[in-house]
Amino acid sequence: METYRLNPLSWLLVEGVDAEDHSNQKCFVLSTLTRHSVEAALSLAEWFKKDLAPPLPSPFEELHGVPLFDHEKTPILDSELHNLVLEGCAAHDNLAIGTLMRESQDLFRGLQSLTDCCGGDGTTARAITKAHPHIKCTVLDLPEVIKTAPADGVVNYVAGDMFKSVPPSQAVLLKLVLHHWNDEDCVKILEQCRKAIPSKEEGGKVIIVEIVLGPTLGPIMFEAQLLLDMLMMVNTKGRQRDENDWREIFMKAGFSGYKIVKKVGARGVLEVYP
Ligand SMILES: C[S@+](CC[C@H](N)C(=O)[O-])C[C@H]1O[C@@H](n2cnc3c(N)ncnc32)[C@H](O)[C@@H]1O
Repeated sequence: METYRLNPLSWLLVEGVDAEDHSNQKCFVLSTLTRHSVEAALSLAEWFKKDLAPPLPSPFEELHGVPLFDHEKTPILDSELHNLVLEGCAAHDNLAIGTLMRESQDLFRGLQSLTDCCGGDGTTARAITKAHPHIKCTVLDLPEVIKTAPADGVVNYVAGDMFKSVPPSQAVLLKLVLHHWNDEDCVKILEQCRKAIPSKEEGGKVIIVEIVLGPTLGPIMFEAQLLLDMLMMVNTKGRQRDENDWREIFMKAGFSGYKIVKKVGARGVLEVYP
């Protein structure tokens, strides 16, 4: 399959990773920058000119007739693309988790339970359990994904739909999830997360790992963030967000406050409180 590569430096900066994560990044780059995505990017000018009815399809969906992450429709478009997307998602789940665990120990301290919402094959949840064995981790993902997840006896896997409910836990993790969705959907997802956690006094929180757009990290990093903004806009209905965008979504979903805990590469780690 024909693939296209971004400047590798941008990706290293975006993920803020070390050597252990490089192969995973390559895989994710391959999965998101296939011929289909590049064609969608090239069709962007036409997409802007069209008077499309809401809900607006992404340029990828408008051009190819299917969303990028669709377990039923994408294999019909191109099974090789779908397998690459699945492989890329698994690798994506691995992205920078080593760095995150090393740099953000406080994030998980004192937690009794955590749900990794859209946790795929459980790579992130297993890394958290390994570093903090007392945390009872649950992974929520779609049934098609959960049925292939490893029965490791360490992580509890739940098949479901985050728009309908999220398994209850002291904390919910949303790592690299919300950038795939528009603001309205993000509010719906966060409302379900809020229902799943206890009060702030009882340690309830949602942990979000996402880009917080802004030039403060320097021009190269900002460029890398904007590059990922383009990637999301072309491939999905999502986008990258600055702090004001995040605050607005959190408040609409009924949260009382938030804190930007850390920057990991171009990404931020946020805690959001009920
Ligand atoms: C690219 S995100 C993976 C994010 C992952 N947490 C990471 O760190 O890379 C895609 C995941 O979201 C899952 N997903 C999509 N829609 C979902 C839904 N409505 N409910 C639960 N999981 C969903 C997909 O099956 C897929 O595993």
